[in-house]
Amino acid sequence: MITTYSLQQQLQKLSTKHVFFKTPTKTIVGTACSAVNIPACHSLASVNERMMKALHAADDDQAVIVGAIPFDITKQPALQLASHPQIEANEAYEEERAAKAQFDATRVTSYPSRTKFEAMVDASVKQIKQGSMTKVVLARTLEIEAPSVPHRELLHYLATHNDKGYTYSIPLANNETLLGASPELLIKREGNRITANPIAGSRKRTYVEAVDAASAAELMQSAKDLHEHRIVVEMVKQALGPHVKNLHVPASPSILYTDSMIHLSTVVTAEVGEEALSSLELANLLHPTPAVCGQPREAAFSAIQKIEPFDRGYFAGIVGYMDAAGNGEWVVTIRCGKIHATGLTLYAGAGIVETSVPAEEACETGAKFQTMLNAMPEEVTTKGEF
Ligand SMILES: C=C(O[C@H]1C=CC=C(C(=O)O)[C@@H]1O)C(=O)O
Repeated sequence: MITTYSLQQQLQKLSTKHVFFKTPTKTIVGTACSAVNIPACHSLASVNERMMKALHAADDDQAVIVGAIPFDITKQPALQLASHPQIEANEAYEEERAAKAQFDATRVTSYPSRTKFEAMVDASVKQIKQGSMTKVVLARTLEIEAPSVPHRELLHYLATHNDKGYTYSIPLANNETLLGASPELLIKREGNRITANPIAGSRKRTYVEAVDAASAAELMQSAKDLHEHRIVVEMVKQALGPHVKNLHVPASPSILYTDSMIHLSTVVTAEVGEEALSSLELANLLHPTPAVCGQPREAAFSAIQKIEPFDRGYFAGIVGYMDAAGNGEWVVTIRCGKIHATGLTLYAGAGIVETSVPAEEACETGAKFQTMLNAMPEEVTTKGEF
């Protein structure tokens, strides 16, 4: 007999100081954890080395390191060593879906504004046409001003409404918290098995069956979205290829439904090669993929640094866990927000290619905010134009 827990009861023990990471199959609740002080390094390879040292030094062979690594990997990671972590198979949880979190928001502002974002897309399309890159992912934020943000209630909603995705809550410096529900698995290593699930190409999910079926069919035929998707899959294939065995990449994508979006998705599988790379070393081969940066990576990265008027921080980075054997899961840090002293900042990006239409890309980022907004009172969306 499986003992069932209420996720809500588990969450009651959790504060913004603790790590939480829920995959489609298991949940890590790190209520006994300590910060692993890994400074900003030049590469994920050195973060991996330091993490392995900390894991081997831990007096617990079940210990895992859980946390987030920024988009710009030269910046400070936010990692916690969870010793004796509570790791439950999701069957152990009751299925009940949580109600929306209740709180008052005073103002909601898009930064950059929608108009500015469209101008950024327009400028990037011109740059792509000139040939310096084929794709760049541009993002905007939604600043939600609120006197207090109910972290646990938001997390409970996200964890119970995104059961095919990855829900996370990671403490950051300055009493800030990263919170989100990502659909995109960057890399998973479990023993010899490796899985990656690149996602790119999107439509808004409406929950009107005929409309969603038409959007899914349109996505599967859309030259623009298939191109955007192929750029990511090809990069993943090229990066993993020399380091793994039995790499399998389906010839065409499938459709993935999240709570608020419909995506083109490809599940890539492989086996650990001679080098037996850890999950973070495998992530190092991939991050940042063209699902959050662009192609070629360097040109896209520098275009993003120049054109986006805010610091991405942990958004578009990676979030996950790893154990001392190198097994672990790292997901792309999207569909997320950062809780801070004056409210919550949400982040959303969209892949821009030669045929992108600025207004459509602005709508797409608006739809992607919805994963987080769904967890909030309806009134929040009436507090500003976005
Ligand atoms: C950058 C984001 O999504 C990425 C992942 C899936 C689909 C995407 C797209 O269709 O543009 C993006 O590449 C985001 O949600 O902020």
